[in-house]
Amino acid sequence: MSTSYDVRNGAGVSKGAPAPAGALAARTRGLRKVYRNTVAVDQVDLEVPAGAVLGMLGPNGSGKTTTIRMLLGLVRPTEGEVELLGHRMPDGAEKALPDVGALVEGPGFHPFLSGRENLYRMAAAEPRLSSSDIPKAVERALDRVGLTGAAHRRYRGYSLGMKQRLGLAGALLVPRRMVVLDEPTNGLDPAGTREIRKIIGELHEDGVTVVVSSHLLTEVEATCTHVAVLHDGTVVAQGELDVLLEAGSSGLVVSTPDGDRALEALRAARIPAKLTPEGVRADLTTAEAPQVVATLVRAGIAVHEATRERTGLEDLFARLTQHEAEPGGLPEVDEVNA
Ligand SMILES: Nc1ncnc2c1ncn2[C@@H]1O[C@H](COP(=O)(O)OP(=O)(O)OP(=O)(O)O)[C@@H](O)[C@H]1O
Repeated sequence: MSTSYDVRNGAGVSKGAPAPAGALAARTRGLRKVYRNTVAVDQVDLEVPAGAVLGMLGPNGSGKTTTIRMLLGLVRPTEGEVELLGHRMPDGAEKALPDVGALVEGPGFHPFLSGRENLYRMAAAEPRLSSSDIPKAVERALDRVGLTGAAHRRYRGYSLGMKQRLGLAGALLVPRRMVVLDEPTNGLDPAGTREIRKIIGELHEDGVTVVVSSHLLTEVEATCTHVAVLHDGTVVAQGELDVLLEAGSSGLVVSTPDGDRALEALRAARIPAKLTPEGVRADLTTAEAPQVVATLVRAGIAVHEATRERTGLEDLFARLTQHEAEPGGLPEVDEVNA
């Protein structure tokens, strides 16, 4: 049977029935990888909710690529388990991988073939693609990553950004349930980075689960629904981005018509506070949010609204990945784990 795939919108696989709430597209348990004397990954329990765009963040050498490689069955764990789309890896690779598009370091492209010819070779190895569908799938994938104009040129002459685009085209040759991208914006110019962001957004709209590792915190903040922060081979925080950012915040902003009196009442209760354009900002490193509100109400001050200040991801990331965290500055992992 010949199946026609719409590469542009990923129809046919992920649309239609939404994943049940709480379903996981991938997960690891007690994952550990040791290279000679280097512990690359240690005790990683990663959970990738179905339909999420999960950003894997971490400093250089924190274990992102190794974790991604173990997820895809490219590296065998020293210890622990990996489940990808319901299949144990690496043994279930044959069943899981046709549904997974991946852009990982150093895809095996042939240097003397053109970008297009390389994609034809990749397409021929796709079990879900019949030979009559290959030309259409290749051209659509090239178009989607903006490589049509350079598709006739040899891979050897491609810039790093063009190589990344070709790798991404390979990942998007057929509709996927999951797409895994290791540093996809590496080598791309700002326009290329924006295109990747757009493609990730489209995949997400189509219900595809995306795992993306990145150093670019602003990119992750703009595109991801979930994050996992790695440090020294372990996951130091993971969960919904909004929940993490809220849990990592250290301020409560109170909207009140009586700012000066509010400030006075909080300071009298030894809660550090200051006036900001948004309202009175109470510091939560020494007091809990209910205590701030109770102090104000007891002083007869009208509290119209109290909102936790959102930390930027950059701020949260710095605190989670610093060795010497300031007292009270590091959110409890239990608190931030979803
Ligand atoms: N094949 C290997 N042989 C030996 N050591 C390795 C190998 N692959 C990774 N490592 C080591 O494991 C650790 C984690 O590396 P990994 O590439 O997973 O980190 P990363 O977070 O992806 O880093 P980056 O952001 O720099 O790509 C590093 O100390 C690295 O040197």
